[in-house]
Amino acid sequence: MINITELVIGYQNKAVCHPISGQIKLGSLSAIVGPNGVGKSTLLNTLCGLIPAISGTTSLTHVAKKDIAWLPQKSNIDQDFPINVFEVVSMGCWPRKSLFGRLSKKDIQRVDWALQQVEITDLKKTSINRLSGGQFQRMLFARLLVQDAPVMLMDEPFAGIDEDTQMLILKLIIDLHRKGKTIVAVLHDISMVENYFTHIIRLNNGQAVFEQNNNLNQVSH
Ligand SMILES: Nc1ncnc2c1ncn2[C@@H]1O[C@H](COP(=O)(O)OP(=O)(O)OP(=O)(O)O)[C@@H](O)[C@H]1O
Repeated sequence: MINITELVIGYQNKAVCHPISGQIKLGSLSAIVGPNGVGKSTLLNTLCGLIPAISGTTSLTHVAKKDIAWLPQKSNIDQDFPINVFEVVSMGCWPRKSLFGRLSKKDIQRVDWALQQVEITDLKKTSINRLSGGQFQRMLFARLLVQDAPVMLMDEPFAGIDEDTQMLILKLIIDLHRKGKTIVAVLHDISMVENYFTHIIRLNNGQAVFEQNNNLNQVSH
């Protein structure tokens, strides 16, 4: 369980919305939705500890901080960094290894498996500055699969990608949920949220409302 109590999120002591209180159940598939600029990414980044809360708390029951993985927005990443796809995806092994620890045979197999899952095995040695937007997103998703953390926070995993990539990533997200992962994603596609997500955190007019999704389409789920 992630318990959020009177959490004030924002920057330089300036709140972006009213204090937030609610719970994210372990094993749930939750979407954070709301209009542009309302604070969705700020909430996600605060939950994973990337930016400090102004006040209030998030407490984790049965989860350690290291058990949280994060899928960033592509725009937050330096795409000119001289590194290839395999190297980025293998970073998913780092939380389980000591600094400068070499990749084991098992690690390499896991990276290869993840590249297969997102169907970019042929791009393994490609420099990241030569990837299309969709290929880049698939690579970031492969890194998340390698990391295999119990809690996964995703900032707009479907932004700027084509329908095939969307369907592939959605299918992988649903598989991860079925395997018991706790997933929280910032999303804009309301019909996708209503069809597949078990819980919805609505940010609007400076308020956050935590809901169970009663419209969940059980057939497609
Ligand atoms: N680094 C920052 N420093 C100061 N203010 C910021 C920073 N990042 C975002 N903001 C502001 O915080 C508010 C919330 O931004 P946030 O990115 O969380 O919104 P969002 O709901 O994710 O929006 P979108 O749907 O457009 O991605 C906005 O007013 C934004 O301008």
